[in-house]
Amino acid sequence: MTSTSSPAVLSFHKAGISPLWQDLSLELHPGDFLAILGPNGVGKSSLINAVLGTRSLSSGSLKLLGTVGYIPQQRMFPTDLPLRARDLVSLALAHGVLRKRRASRRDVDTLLAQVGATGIADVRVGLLSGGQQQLIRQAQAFARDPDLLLCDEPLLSLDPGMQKHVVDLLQQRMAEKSTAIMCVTHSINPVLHCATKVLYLTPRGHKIGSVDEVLTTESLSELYGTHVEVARVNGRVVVV
Ligand SMILES: Nc1ncnc2c1ncn2[C@@H]1O[C@H](COP(=O)(O)OP(=O)(O)OP(=O)(O)O)[C@@H](O)[C@H]1O
Repeated sequence: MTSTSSPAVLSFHKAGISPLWQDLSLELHPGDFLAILGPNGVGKSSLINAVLGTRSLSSGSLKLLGTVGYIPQQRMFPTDLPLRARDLVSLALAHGVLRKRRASRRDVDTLLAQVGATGIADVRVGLLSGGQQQLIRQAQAFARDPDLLLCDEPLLSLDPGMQKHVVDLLQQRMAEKSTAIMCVTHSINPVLHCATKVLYLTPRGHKIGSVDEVLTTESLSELYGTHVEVARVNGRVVVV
C-alpha cells in the first residue's frame, strides 16, 4: 500500500539527462510502483542509472533516502562461472556486513525459497535457463531488504507464467515491506494491477500520473504528436 504520508524514498526535481529527457519532477513513496514506459533509446535505463549513480544528471537533482536493490536488464551469466545459485545469494546477503562476513545457510535458503528457487540452489548459475537466472537476480536484489527496488526490464524473455511469478514477488514486497519499485518495461499489462504511477517517456516529452491518466488516446497522441489510439480490451491496455 502506498504511503504518501511517509517521506519520499526517491525524488527528482527538474532533473534531466541531455539530450534524452529534462524537467522531470516526481516522488516515489514507500509502496509505490512506478512503471517506466517509452520507445527504445528514449532513456529509461539511463533514468535507473542516474539513481544508481552510474550516469550523471545534466540538470536538476535527485534525492534518495534508504537502500537500493537492483535487478539489471537480463544478461546471461557466463556458462563457466564457478558459482552456484546459493553462492551468489550468500554473497549478496553478506555484502556490507562487516562483522558477519558469511550469510547463514538458513537465510540463504529462506531467500531462495521466497523466489521459488529452492530446487536450483546447488546448480551453477551459468547452467540455469534465462528465467531461472532472473529468479536468482531477484533474490540477490531482495537480499538487503531494499527500500527502493530498481528493475530494468525484469520480464524480458520470460514466459507468461514466469512473468506472473516475478510480478507477484514484486507485489508481495510492496505489500509486506512497503518497498518502492521503479520498473522499466515495454509492456504495461503484466504490471497493470500493481502500477500506482506511470512515467511515459518520449523524445518529445514525458507524462507522469496514474495508468488511467497517462495511458489514454489524448495523452499518448500529444506525446507522439500524431494520433495514437489507446483501448481497453478485457482489462488490458492496447495501443494501436
Ligand atoms: N553512460 C552513457 N553515456 C552516454 N550515453 C549513454 C550512456 N548509456 C547509454 N547512453 C545512450 O543513451 C541513450 C538512451 O539509452 P537507454 O539505454 O537509457 O535507453 P532505453 O530507453 O532504456 O532503451 P531500450 O528500451 O532500447 O533499452 C542511448 O542512445 C544510449 O546509447
